[in-house]
Amino acid sequence: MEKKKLVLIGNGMAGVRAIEEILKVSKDLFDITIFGSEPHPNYNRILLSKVLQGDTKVKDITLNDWEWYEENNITLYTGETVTKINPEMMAVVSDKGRVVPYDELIIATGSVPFILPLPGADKQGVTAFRDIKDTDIMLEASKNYKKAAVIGGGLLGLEAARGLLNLGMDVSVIHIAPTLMERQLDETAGRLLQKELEKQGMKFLLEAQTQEIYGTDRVEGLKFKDGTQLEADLVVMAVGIKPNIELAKESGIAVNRGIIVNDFLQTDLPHVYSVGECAEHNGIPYGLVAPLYEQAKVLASHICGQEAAPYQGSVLSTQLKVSGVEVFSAGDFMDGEDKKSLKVFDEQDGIYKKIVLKGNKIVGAVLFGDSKEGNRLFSMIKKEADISDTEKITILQPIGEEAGASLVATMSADEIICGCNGVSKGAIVQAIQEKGCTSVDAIKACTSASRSCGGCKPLVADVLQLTLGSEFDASSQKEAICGCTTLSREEIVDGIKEKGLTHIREVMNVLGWESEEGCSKCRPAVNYYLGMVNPTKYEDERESRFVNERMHANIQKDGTYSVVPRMYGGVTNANELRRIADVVEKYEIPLVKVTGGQRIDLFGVKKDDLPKVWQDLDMNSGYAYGKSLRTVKTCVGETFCRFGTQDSMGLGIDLEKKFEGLQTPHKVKMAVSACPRSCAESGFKDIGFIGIDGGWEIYVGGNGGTHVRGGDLLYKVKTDQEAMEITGAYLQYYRETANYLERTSAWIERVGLAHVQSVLDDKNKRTELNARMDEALSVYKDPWKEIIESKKTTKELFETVGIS
Ligand SMILES: Cc1cc2nc3c(=O)[nH]c(=O)nc-3n(C[C@H](O)[C@H](O)[C@H](O)COP(=O)(O)OP(=O)(O)OC[C@H]3O[C@@H](n4cnc5c(N)ncnc54)[C@H](O)[C@@H]3O)c2cc1C
Ligand SMILES: NC(=O)c1ccc[n+]([C@@H]2O[C@H](COP(=O)([O-])OP(=O)(O)OC[C@H]3O[C@@H](n4cnc5c(N)ncnc54)[C@H](O)[C@@H]3O)[C@@H](O)[C@H]2O)c1
Ligand code: SF4
Ligand code: FES
Repeated sequence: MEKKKLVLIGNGMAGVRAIEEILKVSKDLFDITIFGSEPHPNYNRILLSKVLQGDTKVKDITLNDWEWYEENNITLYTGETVTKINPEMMAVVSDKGRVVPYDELIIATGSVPFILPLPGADKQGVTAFRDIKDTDIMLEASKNYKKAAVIGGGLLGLEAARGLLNLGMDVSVIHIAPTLMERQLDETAGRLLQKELEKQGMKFLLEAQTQEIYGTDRVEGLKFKDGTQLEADLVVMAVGIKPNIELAKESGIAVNRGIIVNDFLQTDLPHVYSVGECAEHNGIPYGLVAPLYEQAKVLASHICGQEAAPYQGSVLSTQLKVSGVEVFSAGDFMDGEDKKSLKVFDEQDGIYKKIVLKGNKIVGAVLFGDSKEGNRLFSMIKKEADISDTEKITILQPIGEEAGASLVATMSADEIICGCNGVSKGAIVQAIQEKGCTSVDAIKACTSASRSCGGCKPLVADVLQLTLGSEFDASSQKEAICGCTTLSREEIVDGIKEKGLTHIREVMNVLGWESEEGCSKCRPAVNYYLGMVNPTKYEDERESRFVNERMHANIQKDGTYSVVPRMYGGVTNANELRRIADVVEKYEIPLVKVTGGQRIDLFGVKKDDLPKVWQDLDMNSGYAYGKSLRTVKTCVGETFCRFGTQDSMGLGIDLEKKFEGLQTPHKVKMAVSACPRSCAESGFKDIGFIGIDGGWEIYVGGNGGTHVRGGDLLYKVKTDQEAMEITGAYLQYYRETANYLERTSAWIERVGLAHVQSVLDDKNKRTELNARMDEALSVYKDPWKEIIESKKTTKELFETVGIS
């Protein structure tokens, strides 16, 4: 059966969740194309607050990496916005003029932040807080400026303010209402929250109406309606969001505040669905992921032709993601004429709890200071639980046996543990008992619990502990390498060694993988571990490598490749330069650039030209794409520099020639400088050498990327030969003990410098490590030459792998 064409507009949280749900039903129904305005793969927008607060990094919030799209045959156009939907042609048109037909279309364009139309709102230093770009603006501003003003004291504004405080800024929150988070909290909780945040260093201007943002080019401050002013050199607007409906509206789709959808997420245009913050169901556009994920599930069933229960709207619960503050709110939390409340207020400890009752049914709750009961109350609210037979106060304040018992122990199987993803205690217990999950990460992969805001992690861990009982060992809370298995790196490597496993499939079968095919996380990892354990026998499985490593070149955003030939130690000659120049002209290569690692990078090479380019270059691959030794950067050293005390180019070339092509858990960069001035930046490399009188200092674990880290002094050695010996042993130990994709900087922090030194101090161990290193190096062949020599590989690689 021919696949139907499915187009998704919006590569965000709700749209891609709908695609994940569709793929769970069947991978064979649709040819999927996704357009996303942002230049990133699908990421966890929720965690931007945590990025700003310094708890995580942008690179760690990806939900589905580039490989996921490729693996699921999804054509992805990032940095490309759909500007038109043509219902007659059943096609969408992008801002790049691309026309893509659809049989089914999903609009998931999310929201746009509301920007107050104030004079000066377009000045430099004024930003919203919605995406990675906004987060980068704030992170950057905090390096050069001191005073931040956040307009809006809702969830987003307060999370932004906490982040900016963490970044060392002086932060004022300007809020229009008399109390904070008035859309989620009653007055008492709002005031308690303000007090707590003031203790953390936040300042508040309540009932303040901003009139103008002043400054020349950059913002210098705010003027308020009452004539007062506030100095600020960064202004963050967090005053709510608007569903992003323009595209739908212009295409004639019925809209109100959002794109109007029915109970199956269909718009009024045939074959066009809408999901996420842009959609309006029964008059409500939602702004939290839990309802959007519920919608995604219904949409997926319907579009796949399955019988689906209709979406009937969602009850909401929220939690503020600010450490040290427990705030929870759910349902209809305001008491009034027909709603009465029950409250507990411990002023001394700053704990406030309230439930709102309509007759005998719980319809809402607010908790401050202690939100443990949040999930239980939320379940009761969702079920509209009748509490006529319960002693009311015990709902808020468990007493007797219940008070002492673990919270999860008292929860029933249908109670929700992960609000964002709607995962119940029963589903988690099932994952533990039936799928063998033994860690929070494994449960995340199996059930999605804790995959979004992460707030439920402690509860998931409690369920784990409760279910495993005496088998639970907190200290052995190993991390499974991915959701396809419950095994850790060590267990897999041990399994490979003990059982003599030789192929990825065999590893998966014998070690009991849950998913038959594995995934883009475990396959490259297992491929590496197999090669590391059996370097001479293992045949690398090309299909399990990331696309750049398969193609032996770096794929660029326009689908062309960049090519970096090897130049040992960054040293070249007229012959090589002449060949490079000829290749550039012959293949009309649009950009030639010198890299930070002292190499020449040829950008814009067409896929079909790659083998011919390599042939004509007649140089080895510089492995600029690989989890391997990348470059050894060198200064000119004693040969030319008057400060030089050592032959840095000589050692650099020797190192690069020896360790070229070595497969490592992550990329490895080296540098050799001939004196402490360190012109080759040896202090920020995986391994850096600094020439001193009578020898070398060897620094390790340095990193100049997103996690900047100065290297640690590992040893001082006297000769080049000793430097090579230590490097061999050190790199081999890293290869054998690091997790796949763990840089040396992270590895050395995990295992400890002293530990590594204690291993390398042992002469026998050093010799053994070097022997295994030599074995690994013995199988290296230059991949470009190998490909050129094999017509079959050239054909397979350059004719069968379709990358759009
Ligand atoms: C800092 C922050 C913290 C948050 N914290 C929480 C939280 O703790 N809990 C919670 O439940 N929710 C939270 N949210 C809200 C949550 O992130 C959103 O509800 C969710 O991301 C909405 O998903 P969506 O897919 O509808 O929209 P989005 O994730 O915004 O995705 C829409 C995507 O579509 C793209 N797009 C728009 N128009 C086009 C077009 N024409 N062509 C191509 N692409 C287009 C956009 O660029 C965007 O990438 C938070 C939001 C932010 C900003
Ligand atoms: N922890 C979480 O669940 C979380 C975190 C961040 C964002 N979000 C979601 O992201 C979206 C955006 O969050 P938000 O906080 O911007 O929206 P919001 O609508 O919840 O809050 C906006 C706040 O800004 C205030 N405001 C409005 N106009 C103002 C003005 N002129 N001056 C000062 N204050 C003004 C409002 O009184 C309101 O409290 C929401 O859907 C929210 O649910 C959720
Ligand atoms: S590191 Fe020292 S020896 Fe090398 S180029 Fe710089 S100053 Fe000269
Ligand atoms: S409650 Fe947000 S991830 Fe579970």
